[in-house]
Amino acid sequence: MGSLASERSVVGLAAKDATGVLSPYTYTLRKTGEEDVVVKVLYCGICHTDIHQTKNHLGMSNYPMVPGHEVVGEVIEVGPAVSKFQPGDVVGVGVIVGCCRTCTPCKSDVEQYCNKRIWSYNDVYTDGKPTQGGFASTMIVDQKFAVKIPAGLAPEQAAPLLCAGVTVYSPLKHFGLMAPGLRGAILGLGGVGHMGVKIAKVMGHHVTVISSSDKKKAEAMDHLGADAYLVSSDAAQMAAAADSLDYIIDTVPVFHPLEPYLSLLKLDGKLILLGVINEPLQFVSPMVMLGRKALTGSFIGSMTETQEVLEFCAKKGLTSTIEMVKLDYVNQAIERLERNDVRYRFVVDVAGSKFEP
Ligand SMILES: NC(=O)C1=CN([C@@H]2O[C@H](COP(=O)(O)OP(=O)(O)OC[C@H]3O[C@@H](n4cnc5c(N)ncnc54)[C@H](OP(=O)(O)O)[C@@H]3O)[C@@H](O)[C@H]2O)C=CC1
Ligand SMILES: O=C/C=C/c1ccc(O)c(O)c1
Ligand SMILES: [Zn+2]
Ligand SMILES: [Zn+2]
Repeated sequence: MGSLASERSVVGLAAKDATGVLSPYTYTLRKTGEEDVVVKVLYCGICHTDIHQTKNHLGMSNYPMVPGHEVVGEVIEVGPAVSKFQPGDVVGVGVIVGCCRTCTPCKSDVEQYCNKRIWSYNDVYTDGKPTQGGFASTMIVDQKFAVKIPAGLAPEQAAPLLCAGVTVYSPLKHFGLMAPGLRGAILGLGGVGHMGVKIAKVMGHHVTVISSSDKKKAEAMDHLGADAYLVSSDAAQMAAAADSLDYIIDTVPVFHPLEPYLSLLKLDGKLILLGVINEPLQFVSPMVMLGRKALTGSFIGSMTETQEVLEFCAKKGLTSTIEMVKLDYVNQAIERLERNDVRYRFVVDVAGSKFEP
């Protein structure tokens, strides 16, 4: 049962300006509503989107901002109308925490595409309070936007599945790209990309990693099980792979030319953009016409797909590859992520850390 008594004071790590440096910040959470679960944060992954948001890459950031949207925690209290969870459950919270529930995307179980979606941070909740994310002791979330972490998954391993994992799973499912034998590529071997390799391999695909350097080659092939590796600047390697792929999942977070990648697609191949890029991208139209190629994008996944990818990974014995750090390392971790120096996702041990500068 929920105590409807008072707002809770919590401490988190917030960016105070576009330097993106995180420092302690105390704020209040709303009272536990009828359908709310109160979550003690255990672990939170660091996604490149956290950098885009804290450093105001999209020009829409509000401060103070507590980032973090790959949140695994323990339910410590539930509102009176909560049916999905009880105290003690281990749950996950991702990128969105609200939607209108009446529009076509909401009614079609793809609420991530609701134009009234509420982001888990850098947004305003229905009560008028700013939303704040998972680099904090506690979050309060409507039960619709929490998922159960299956018993077979370690909670810290599950954190990256809540954004990175579902972000690759959703387009593979939606675009009919789950059949064994497909030939796919993952462009950009970071947090999202490494989950792409793992999930596509488990689906039985022939997986090529396309990377900006050869530094990750041995690991991609040996640890992640990729079948091939291309360095994007190697014109001979790229030419040899022309017309060979059913899809490319593009996770690069900065401007890059698209034509070299469109050339790699077969007839009806798909280039699926996942990276958040704040500059226009370009290609000439024959690059897609001659081969009926599709250029599309995809945004996280629905709550149903989020639960599904967790169960899929638990069933297949698939985990993320993480570097676990304490909260006092979070600013260094963010710097390293920005420098492309992480194998492959930082996960912060929030409950095992102190909120000190
Ligand atoms: N569409 C969606 O719903 C979602 C989108 N995103 C977005 O996807 C993108 C990737 O996120 P994430 O995987 O967390 O990011 P990472 O930083 O972990 O990975 C990005 C990878 O892109 C490659 N890369 C190429 N150029 C650069 C560059 N200049 N700086 C950094 N990386 C570069 C690197 O791979 P390599 O070394 O192999 O070249 C790097 O590992 C981000 O823009 C993020 O906001 C994230 C989650 C959900
Ligand atoms: O990491 C998850 C969020 C991805 C995202 C995609 C698109 C966009 O405009 C964002 O601000 C975030
Ligand atoms: Zn993310
Ligand atoms: Zn809606």
